[in-house]
Amino acid sequence: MSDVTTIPVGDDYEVLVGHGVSARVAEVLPEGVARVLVVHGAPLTRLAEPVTTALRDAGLEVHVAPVPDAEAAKTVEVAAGLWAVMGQAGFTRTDAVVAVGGGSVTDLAGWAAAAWLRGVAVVHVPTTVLGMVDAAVGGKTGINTAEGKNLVGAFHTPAAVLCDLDHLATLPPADLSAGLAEVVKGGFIADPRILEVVEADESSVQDPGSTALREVIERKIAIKARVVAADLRESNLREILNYGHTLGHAIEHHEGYRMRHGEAVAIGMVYAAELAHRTGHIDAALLERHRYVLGVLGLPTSYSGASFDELLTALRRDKKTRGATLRFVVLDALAEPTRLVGPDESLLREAYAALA
Ligand SMILES: NC(=O)c1ccc[n+]([C@@H]2O[C@H](COP(=O)([O-])OP(=O)(O)OC[C@H]3O[C@@H](n4cnc5c(N)ncnc54)[C@H](O)[C@@H]3O)[C@@H](O)[C@H]2O)c1
Ligand SMILES: O=C(O)C(=O)C[C@@H](O)[C@H](O)[C@H](O)COP(=O)(O)O
Ligand SMILES: [Zn+2]
Repeated sequence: MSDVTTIPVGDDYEVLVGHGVSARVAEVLPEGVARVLVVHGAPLTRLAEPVTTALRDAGLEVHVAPVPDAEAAKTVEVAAGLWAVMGQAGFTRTDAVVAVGGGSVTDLAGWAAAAWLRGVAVVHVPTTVLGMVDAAVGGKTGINTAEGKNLVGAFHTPAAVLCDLDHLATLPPADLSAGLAEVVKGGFIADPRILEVVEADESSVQDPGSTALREVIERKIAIKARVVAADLRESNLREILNYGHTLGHAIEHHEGYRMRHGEAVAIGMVYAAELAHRTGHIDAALLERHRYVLGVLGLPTSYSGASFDELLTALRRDKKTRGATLRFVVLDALAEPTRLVGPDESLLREAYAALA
């Protein structure tokens, strides 16, 4: 194994990025762990097996739990199934969970670990771009309820995150692009170099083996690491990572989670840019740059699948809402995020109409 990038998240843990890094799973577990539950997306057995083998070779007692694919994993019933396995195997506070999969799996397994005995260690082995640059880093874990996205969860910091670039070879192109939506989010809120890499060659950044993809993955992880190290519990700064998510989550909920998270966030970022433009925060060129950069990656930049009224209840359930006041992350300029607090409903409707 060569050429591994290590990105520290404060003093708490490290994110390792490189080819073959998932083989290091046993060495990044906290000392004293005896039993491990490997949670993986049901279609990802081939990626989970080497992780399981590495843990068994290190002398650990390994239990394996395949979970339903994608967003279907993020339910209380699936979490309860994991607690049943841990209970029957006698998992104690010094045992651990290892998640192998996309953001759906790391969110679920992270929450199962956060709640079991009020918190056991979790190591994330994200297998999607989105998992690597966003979901596995920063300790937000959770599941959906009938009322909305990620409404139940906990902040539970992982012991380590292993981003094995070999895993990206089998990732379907549409899932890779959906992950790039969260990468591009990093470009708009903090690091314009990410946008330049995409604009220079949008094909190369979508090639799972390219140096361009690796560069933007590492840049986005670095942003997330810096932000969550400063504000783990989202008291202020961390909200910038929610750019595009107020409308994005409402759309996902309306679509019954059949739309990819990154795709919904892409639409949500265009909406946030429309709001910012209409309130004099950003110029037309920066609004258009959103449509351009997301569009060249094959991501949606328009939406007409719901009336504004159909989305309003879900919009109000956004976690940034305070009382009856909706709050949006918007840009003042490139890489200068701010908040739009309590915008008029007429403005919200006009900006939504511009997405059609
Ligand atoms: N906790 C956080 O901070 C955070 C951040 C961003 C997103 N999320 C959450 O992450 C979830 C989305 O994650 P995602 O985009 O990774 O989607 P996902 O986990 O649903 O995976 C998408 C698809 O890719 C497949 N897949 C995964 N890895 C693969 C591989 N290497 N090869 C082949 N197929 C593979 C999966 O089986 C699935 O069908 C959402 O629930 C979102 O809310 C959480
Ligand atoms: O890490 C964060 O903070 C984020 O907001 C990152 C988002 O990309 C991610 O989708 C997160 O799960 C959304 O959190 P939520 O609190 O709005 O559910
Ligand atoms: Zn997200």
